Amino acid sequence: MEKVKASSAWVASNSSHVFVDASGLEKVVEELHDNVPSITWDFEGIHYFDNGPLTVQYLFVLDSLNFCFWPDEELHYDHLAAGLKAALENDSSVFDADRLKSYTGSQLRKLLNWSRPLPLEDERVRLLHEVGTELEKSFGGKAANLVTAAGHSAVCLVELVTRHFPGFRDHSLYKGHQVFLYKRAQIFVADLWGAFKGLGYGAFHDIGSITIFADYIVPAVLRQLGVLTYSPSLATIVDGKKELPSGTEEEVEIRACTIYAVEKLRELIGTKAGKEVLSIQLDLWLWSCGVKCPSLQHHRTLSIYY
Ligand SMILES: Nc1nc2c(c(CN[C@H]3C=C[C@H](O)[C@@H]3O)cn2[C@@H]2O[C@H](COP(=O)(O)O)[C@@H](O)[C@H]2O)c(=O)[nH]1
Repeated sequence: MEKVKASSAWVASNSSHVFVDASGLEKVVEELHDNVPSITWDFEGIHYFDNGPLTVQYLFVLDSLNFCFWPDEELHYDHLAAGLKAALENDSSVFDADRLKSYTGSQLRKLLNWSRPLPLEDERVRLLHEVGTELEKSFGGKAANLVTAAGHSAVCLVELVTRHFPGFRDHSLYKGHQVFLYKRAQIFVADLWGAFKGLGYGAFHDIGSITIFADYIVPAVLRQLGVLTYSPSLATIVDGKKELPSGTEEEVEIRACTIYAVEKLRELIGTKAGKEVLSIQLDLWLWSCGVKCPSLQHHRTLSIYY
């Protein structure tokens, strides 16, 4: 997404708390020896897949709720993915638009087999209602129709999702500039592409336009690799497990510099290895490294966006 890349680059060139380290980038490229480890989508074996429209509905609901697990130390992404999969296998109408419109917090908790309130539970429920209402209003209740409407363009699908569903409109104001991160809208495209292996609902002629997803794991991995460096005051906040408010310069710089750094990494590998590397592949490699390293210290922002 050009607007994501351009606005992230602007932040990186105006940042005061987070810096992209060129030597750190070089080191990573050296160690990769021109090839990015290819991690298969769903390497954990936790996602629902039936090669049809119900899989699209599952992925859209999944990515509508795919944010902010950290406040509950025992809650992780895989609980969401596996929980929604089990719910769907148990009742194939569970993600019908009219059902999504009316879920309560305790019903969502029950769906996920989670015994205590979910972080930002009322927001998660509000977002489900938003998805159900808009799918019903504009797409015949089916996320598959939303995907078809994008005509196999990743950029068009991100535009459609962010236009119709405010909960996906992941952007910030930074020093007066609008910065587009679009994490959940872009990861929805990537999940379709990964699940359907680039075919059918996952076929996008411009999949290379998708950037990495500015979540809270990848920045921490890049910092550990020496690609991102934080100012002493920001390092104290992150290493001290202090909350970092959404919309602060520090939070936006962490996310935007992450996107910018991986675009730089992609370009470096591309020229060195003489081949096109997808940000999606870099993302999956970096993210899978991060979730395997429980001691990783990530920033802690309460947000519905990531
Ligand atoms: N950048 C990036 N961020 C990702 C994912 C995924 C899952 N991708 C699936 C697709 C294929 C794979 O097989 C995965 O199963 C989740 N997240 C984010 O991580 C955080 C969850 O962390 P924790 O609290 O530890 O569970 C949270 O912000 C969540 O939104 C990704 O791929 N890339």
